[in-house]
Amino acid sequence: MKLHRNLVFATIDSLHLIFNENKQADKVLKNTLKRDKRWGARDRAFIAETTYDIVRWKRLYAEIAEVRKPFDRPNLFRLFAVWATLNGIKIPEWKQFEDTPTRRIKGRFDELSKIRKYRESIPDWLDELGQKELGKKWDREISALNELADVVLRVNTLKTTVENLQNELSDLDIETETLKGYPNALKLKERTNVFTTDAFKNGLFEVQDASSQKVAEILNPQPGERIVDACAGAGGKSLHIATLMQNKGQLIAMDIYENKLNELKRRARRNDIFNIETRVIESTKVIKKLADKADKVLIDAPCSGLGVLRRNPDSKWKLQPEFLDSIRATQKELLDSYSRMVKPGGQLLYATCSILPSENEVQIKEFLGREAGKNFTLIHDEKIMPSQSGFDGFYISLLQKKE
Ligand SMILES: C[S@@+](CC[C@H](N)C(=O)[O-])C[C@H]1O[C@@H](n2cnc3c(N)ncnc32)[C@H](O)[C@@H]1O
Repeated sequence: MKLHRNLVFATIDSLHLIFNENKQADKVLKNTLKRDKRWGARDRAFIAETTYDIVRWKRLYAEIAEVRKPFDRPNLFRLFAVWATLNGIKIPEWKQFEDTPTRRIKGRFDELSKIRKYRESIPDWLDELGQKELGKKWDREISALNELADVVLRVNTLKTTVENLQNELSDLDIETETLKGYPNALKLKERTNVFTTDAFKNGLFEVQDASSQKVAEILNPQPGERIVDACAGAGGKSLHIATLMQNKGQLIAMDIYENKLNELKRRARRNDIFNIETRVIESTKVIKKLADKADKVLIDAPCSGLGVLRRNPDSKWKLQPEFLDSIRATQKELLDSYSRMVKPGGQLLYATCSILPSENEVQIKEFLGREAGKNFTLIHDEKIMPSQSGFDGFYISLLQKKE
């Protein structure tokens, strides 16, 4: 592979914004990729994939290159040189790459790969936490979380079928495969930008990981029910739930952020979904009004996001241990407060995209032992581990409220 100067420079600029200006990787790349209209799909893929790779392996590469903060431009080029060397790419004779110690890079890689926190490129505190919570399992989970995520679509069955969408995409040379156990999912055989297709613009599918698709499947929404999605965000799961309700009944989608719910409404229109009503949680009144009124309540709780590190590798560097403490407290509060909306005989589904027991089964066990949880029993729970499923890490637990 020959390295092109403007693509490498665009990658370095993106890394500067992510590492030094604390900007989110996906937003930075969205802007960078707009920079030059002449870039084709391969150029864009190079910038996006290389940037994500260097974000993912930041600690390992920095250790190999013996680079410390601040990540100024010479240092970013050193990280880039490590990436290129380890990927077997010839280093060009540019002044930025003068004296790249290719052999030393390979030697340091072999040496550092023996130590998990370097090999998996994670901060010390995260390595210690994973070990403490998951024991021996941590090794394979953190390794799976460093792999590149597949792109999975959820077919909008209100507008098409799995087979029809598969054919429509195939006509555009986008090949997909069905996934056993995920009735509405199609996995891309090769990574490509599907957002520019008419099929996407016409609402025939959403991009949604297979594990995330399990949440609505387990909730098993029925037409005519009243369901509350209490942490709906931009509506990944709301759209799926409303689709399974076949637009019949009422889905109340809530969040504390209005802008996320506005995005949800936009997506619902694209999907031809009409039974979602959004409510911003401005005070506890919004919840109290619905006490004992919902057939089903979904708490897709804010969490560490450790199960989706493959998609958001920069959260390795942005997550802080103090945030984890506060998010666990929020999860506890949400369980106690939002469970009140479930009517007698109704169901509560608690989900996270974390693999840490302290955010998952421990939260549920403690909830069931508290006053707020005394009328609930656990009827099903799934810990979806990335190493086994090949998809995002998730926890899903379904609780039944007494009649
Ligand atoms: C895991 S995300 C939800 C993702 C969304 N359900 C989806 O499938 O696209 C958690 C959401 O909880 C919201 N949130 C945070 N604190 C909340 C609270 N106290 N009450 C309700 N929602 C909250 C966040 O804004 C975020 O959108």
